[in-house]
Amino acid sequence: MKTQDELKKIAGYKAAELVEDGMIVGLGTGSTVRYLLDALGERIKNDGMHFTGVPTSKRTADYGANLGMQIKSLDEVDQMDITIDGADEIDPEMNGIKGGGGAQTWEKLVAVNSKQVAWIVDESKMVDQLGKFPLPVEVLAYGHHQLVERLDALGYNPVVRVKNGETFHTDEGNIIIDLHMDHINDPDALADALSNMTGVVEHGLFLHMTQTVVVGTQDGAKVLTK
Ligand SMILES: O=C(CO)[C@H](O)[C@H](O)COP(=O)(O)O
Repeated sequence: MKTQDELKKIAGYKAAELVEDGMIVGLGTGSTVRYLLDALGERIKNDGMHFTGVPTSKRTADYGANLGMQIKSLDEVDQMDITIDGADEIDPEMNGIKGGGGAQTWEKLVAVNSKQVAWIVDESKMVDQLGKFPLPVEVLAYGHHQLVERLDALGYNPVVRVKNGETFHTDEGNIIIDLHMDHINDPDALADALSNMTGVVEHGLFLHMTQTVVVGTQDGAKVLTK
């Protein structure tokens, strides 16, 4: 029986095959993406492959640069040929929740500027309905207590994210409120409602933007396409 980490590695290494020489590639964030980066680093070293990576977090930028990748920011490129990223939950429509690592705003900015989006996950992330994983909502620090109260009044069970005993801050210095909803019946309606709330910077519902999911399973990598 393979561990969850081994399944992440299977997905990350398989997805590296989607990257071709000369591409501009959006690079996601998280432990599964690290395997993708390792695989791409091996191709740079062994095959002399060359591509431009657009990272979705400072962590990914540092990790990729150490592996010899040419790194550019989103402001320095026109469009990504492909973005490959992890996810926290994916439903049968290839809609997902992201932001477990707190990088969802940069991740969404890079994804929406990509010709193609692929996600890499271990099989535990494939679900029938979104919502068991707490939905991250990135908000401005200023006035966030009021926003927590509004989200609570809507029944969304908001919890301000804490890491190592301290309030978590994103690369942009914002705060994350995780919504413990258990199930999300209408992801589109919830996405619209959250986007319309003053103080919300971005939320972790990634809808209608992904065409490929590479799943690490006990039987090897499975590539799902839309
Ligand atoms: O959205 C993310 C970071 O903001 C990650 O892609 C997501 O949390 C999955 O992470 P992991 O691959 O470590 O399970």
